[in-house]
Amino acid sequence: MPAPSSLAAWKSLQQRRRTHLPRSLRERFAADPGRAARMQASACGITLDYSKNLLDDDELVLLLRLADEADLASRIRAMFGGERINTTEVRAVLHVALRCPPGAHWPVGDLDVAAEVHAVRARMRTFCLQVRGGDWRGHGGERITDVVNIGIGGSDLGPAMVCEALADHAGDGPRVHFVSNVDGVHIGDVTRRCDPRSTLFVVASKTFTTQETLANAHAARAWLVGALGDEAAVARHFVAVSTNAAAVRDFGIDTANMFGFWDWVGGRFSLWSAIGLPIALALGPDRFDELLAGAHAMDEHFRTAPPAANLPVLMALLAIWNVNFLDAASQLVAPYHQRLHRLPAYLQQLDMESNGKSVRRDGTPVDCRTSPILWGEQGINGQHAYFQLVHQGTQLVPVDFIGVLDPGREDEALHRIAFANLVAQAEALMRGKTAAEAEAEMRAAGVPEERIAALLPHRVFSGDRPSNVVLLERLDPFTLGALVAAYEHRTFVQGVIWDVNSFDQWGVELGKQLAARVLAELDPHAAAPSADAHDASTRGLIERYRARPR
Ligand SMILES: O=P(O)(O)OC[C@H]1O[C@](O)(CO)[C@@H](O)[C@@H]1O
Repeated sequence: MPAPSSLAAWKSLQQRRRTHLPRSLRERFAADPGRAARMQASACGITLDYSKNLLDDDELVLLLRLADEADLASRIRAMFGGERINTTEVRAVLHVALRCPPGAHWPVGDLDVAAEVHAVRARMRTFCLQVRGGDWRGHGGERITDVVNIGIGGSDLGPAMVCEALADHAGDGPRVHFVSNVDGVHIGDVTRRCDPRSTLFVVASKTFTTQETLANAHAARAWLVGALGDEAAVARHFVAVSTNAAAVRDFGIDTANMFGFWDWVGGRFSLWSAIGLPIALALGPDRFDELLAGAHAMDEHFRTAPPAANLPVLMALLAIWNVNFLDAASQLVAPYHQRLHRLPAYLQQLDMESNGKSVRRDGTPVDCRTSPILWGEQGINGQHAYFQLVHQGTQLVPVDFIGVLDPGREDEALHRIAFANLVAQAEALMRGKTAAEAEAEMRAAGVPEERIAALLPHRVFSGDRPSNVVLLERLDPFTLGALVAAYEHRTFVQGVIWDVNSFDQWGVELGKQLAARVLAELDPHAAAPSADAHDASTRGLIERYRARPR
């Protein structure tokens, strides 16, 4: 595959950017009454309105051509067909197979991947029904009231985000807690709220070697055994989710209580696998199936819809336009729904661990910007914190506004306020405020004439700040599944255009290696690091910790 910037469509986009003096978005809307209706795509209960982006049909045609020149169609076929597209780890990338419907087959070589997926899903269903129905009980016979998922990264962010997003669908399931941080506070806060007699721990780790997860799992086991006074209690209070049966056994969890998955499921794409066990426990297996069905529906849309009407493809191409041609270094995600509060954190791993790369698949340096910095939180809070920069700062920050039409069980009047703010923010970013408008506004407000000129530059908004509006009909398992799958595919398409391997994460390894060494050196009873072991700053920090008052 040639470097992205050597593709003809890339060059045409650059050329267009240099030579074409675009009109303001206000003018474009005024001159083109069909713009809003045309610049929309819908699938699986989700509508993407991308009309407030700084592009016109001509750029869109070139972006679609770019996808074609990058051979997107065959790369999609390769992923769905189980080819080993994660070349550095020589693995297939088949999270899409995890959501295939009951009765489906997914042949990869001699194997029917779907059969394995469905076998694990059936075990998860039985277990969840046992726990939720009170048939799986604690060591002393108590019903399970609390589930604590211990995991980090992909073994935490997806299930935690989904459990929060769909909390209204939990029925009478157990309370589910998530522990990821290894600082002692996180596990301490959760165990203080739980009764060991009725608490079930899910130790979730693809590798079962992650330091933070194993340390927290050991702490949890010590807490449980200390309280119940019997090592045998572990059998009724600990289950594991992993690909590493040997390490699960070494930890002391019977592999009969382990739910497996496979090396072709990347951590950040794993919430659909047994890593979703806390979701199925919290919401029940039927709701988990609906989540998978929504993701599968989006997979089908992604696989079959023409690129110009393909929601994830459009989302990716718009991001490419903003990042590579308009020079946006970040992407703000602003969900206007409290329950989607953890979505930006989830998307951070999805996007930045996947595409935060600076070499192409063949190992040569990339010649363009890759993943932007994805950030954000619930939109209303963001408005009162960092939206100032988004409106008037010196950087272009494209926004994904995510809204939900149905207020669900909440007060419609309050829901309407939140929705009004979403609409208004997108409009304000697009329109801006001209000098004439700002002046008129100040006069109407009675600002003294002599102050108007001085205030004017502060009160003008440039506008032309791009955003997408991603509208969900409702926040239910199906639609959330579809939304998350759409973002997964967006990430994949961006990786295809940038020609990076979106499925490895070597960049997290160095810190892990150094942490193991530093941990040993922090022990005040161990020998101090030698003078040449670290740079002076690192050595100073280690010495400071060793010398701290105890
Ligand atoms: O599930 P595991 O193996 O504990 O890994 C947790 C996370 O750690 C990472 O490897 C990054 O450190 C992620 O990719 C992964 O989701």
